[in-house]
Amino acid sequence: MSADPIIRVRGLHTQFGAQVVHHDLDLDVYRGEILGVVGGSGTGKSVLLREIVGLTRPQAGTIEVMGTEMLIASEAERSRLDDKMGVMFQDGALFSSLTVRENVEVPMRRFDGLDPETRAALADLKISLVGLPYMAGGKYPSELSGGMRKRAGLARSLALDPDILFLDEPTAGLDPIGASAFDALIRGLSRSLGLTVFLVTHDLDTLHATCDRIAVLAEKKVLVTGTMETLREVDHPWVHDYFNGPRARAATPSAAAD
Ligand SMILES: Nc1ncnc2c1ncn2[C@@H]1O[C@H](COP(=O)(O)OP(=O)(O)OP(=O)(O)O)[C@@H](O)[C@H]1O
Repeated sequence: MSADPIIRVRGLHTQFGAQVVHHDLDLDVYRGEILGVVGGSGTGKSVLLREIVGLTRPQAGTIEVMGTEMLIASEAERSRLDDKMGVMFQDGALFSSLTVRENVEVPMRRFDGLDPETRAALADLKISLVGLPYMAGGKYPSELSGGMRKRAGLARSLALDPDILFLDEPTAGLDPIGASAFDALIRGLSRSLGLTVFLVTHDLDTLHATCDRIAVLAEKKVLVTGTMETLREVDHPWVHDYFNGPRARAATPSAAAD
């Protein structure tokens, strides 16, 4: 991890009608880190993710990604940065009529220079990178388990070798063993590929197992950032209850060893 922010958000204001979701929100994400983003339901975690990747436009503020101001960038600059950001939504958001291999090939289709054989070979490489067997490439999403579908979604988000990976609730719906395996995969990929990861989650086990730092959304902004240990000491009702509640205690490695 370096002290160079790869994402720099300042003064973000987001509003839907009369509902203010973010007000004067600031956030730095550092290159190579896995940042967990937590907060109560409806605090705007997914909206923040969507704003950084350019799917939702905030009313005010700046979002800099790899030194480019996204909200005023030209289409060419945006497109260059889109290739550097991989996004995995809940349940992989795969096209049901395409095989896993074809799904992984979708982002590659924008590049005319890739012939179909090379594209398929690159897709197979991504499929194996996320721990799926070779034969999974020929299957349709409906033929896979929930955990395998998530891995397939992850393979697609890695299709263009992004610098930053965005994950929205990646372990939601997985059994604890499947969720732990997915956590280990994210951590391993981040370390081996030097990926920066922006991870929205409610899962305390995931926070423990994968995150270098955690940002807490509350009161319409990033209220505090820190490690699991430092956040336990924060004097704020939601933060205190979340990081000191029975679920948090159960998720700490020392509790697991007891
Ligand atoms: N396109 C939209 N139009 C209107 N309201 C929206 C839109 N997108 C999000 N919202 C509202 O913004 C708020 C924040 O939504 P968001 O999905 O970011 O919450 P979240 O923190 O990810 O919640 P959860 O943990 O429950 O997934 C919610 O009240 C939601 O209803």
